[in-house]
Amino acid sequence: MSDPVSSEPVLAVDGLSIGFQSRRGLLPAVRELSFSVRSGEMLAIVGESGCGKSLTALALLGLVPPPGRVIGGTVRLEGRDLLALDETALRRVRGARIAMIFQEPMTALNPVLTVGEQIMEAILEHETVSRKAARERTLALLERVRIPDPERRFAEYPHRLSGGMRQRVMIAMALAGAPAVLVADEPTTALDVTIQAQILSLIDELRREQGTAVVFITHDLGVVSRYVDRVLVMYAGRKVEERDTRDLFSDPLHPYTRGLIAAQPRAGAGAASAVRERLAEIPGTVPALAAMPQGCAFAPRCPLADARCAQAVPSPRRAGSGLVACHHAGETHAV
Ligand SMILES: Nc1ncnc2c1ncn2[C@@H]1O[C@H](COP(=O)(O)OP(=O)(O)OP(=O)(O)O)[C@@H](O)[C@H]1O
Repeated sequence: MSDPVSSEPVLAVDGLSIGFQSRRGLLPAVRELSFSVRSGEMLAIVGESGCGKSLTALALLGLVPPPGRVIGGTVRLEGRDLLALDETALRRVRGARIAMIFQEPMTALNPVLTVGEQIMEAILEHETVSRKAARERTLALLERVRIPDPERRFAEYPHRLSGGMRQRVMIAMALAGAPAVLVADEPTTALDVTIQAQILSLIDELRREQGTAVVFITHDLGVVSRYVDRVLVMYAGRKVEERDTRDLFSDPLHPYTRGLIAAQPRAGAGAASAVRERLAEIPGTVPALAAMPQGCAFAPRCPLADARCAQAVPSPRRAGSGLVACHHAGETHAV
């Protein structure tokens, strides 16, 4: 939004809706979601568990698992709508132009292949190069993601590596095709704080050096605040706020965003952080898909909710560097 040089987004999501067919009809899990990311930009999608972040991430690669399905919208990657591609065409794009890393690398890594073999496979899938060249590229990638002693690690099986090292291997695999967009779904959640920071700075470095656009999915706003350019806050399947990171933290407009920020453990709080988090927790829980309130989905948990909130879903409106969807957006400072 602030960089006029690369104004063309590499990834543009427009009106994305995802639902689950149930006996009671179609239950919408993601509704009318729109956002875009430019080369070299890092966008965080944040929200509590069940807000639709993972489904959104999967939809970006055409991987929404049944019984879920995309019921509307477009996902344009470098101008092409991925949702309109058939499975063969999609497979060609995945890995090559858009790649994903997950919270648990073991779900993506093959336990019976060595680390080196699987990165090589990823390279050979997207390019016609000799095995020797692929091997060299693999070693370079291992080095690129700061895996010490790449020659030795090449021959190692994934289960022999620590969580942080596995995550680096998955990033190396994701980078094998030099994708334009990297989708990272909670990639540091299972790691300890020091390793989390290392993985985040690695991703940050890669996007700066290679211009990769990054969509970072997380429930932990604090973890990403140092790295991301923009934050999209999701609640119950909808975007409730999207702002430049600095503005979001200095002047959050949606009561839900304010709640998420208040729930963040402070940097360096150490063992006390868990206690603080509990103290500042937003009361209540994300509504189940089958029990969505009629108006603003956050209303039952919101200190500002009134009759209007209970009746009508607030439409997103412009607010400084972004958007907010709240009937009381101008008044939230009182929260
Ligand atoms: N197979 C399914 N059948 C019905 N509902 C589902 C299914 N999978 C997910 N959902 C619902 O879709 C909604 C969004 O789920 P999603 O996993 O995207 O949320 P999330 O914000 O990523 O949460 P988490 O951080 O726990 O992954 C949730 O309400 C979830 O219960």
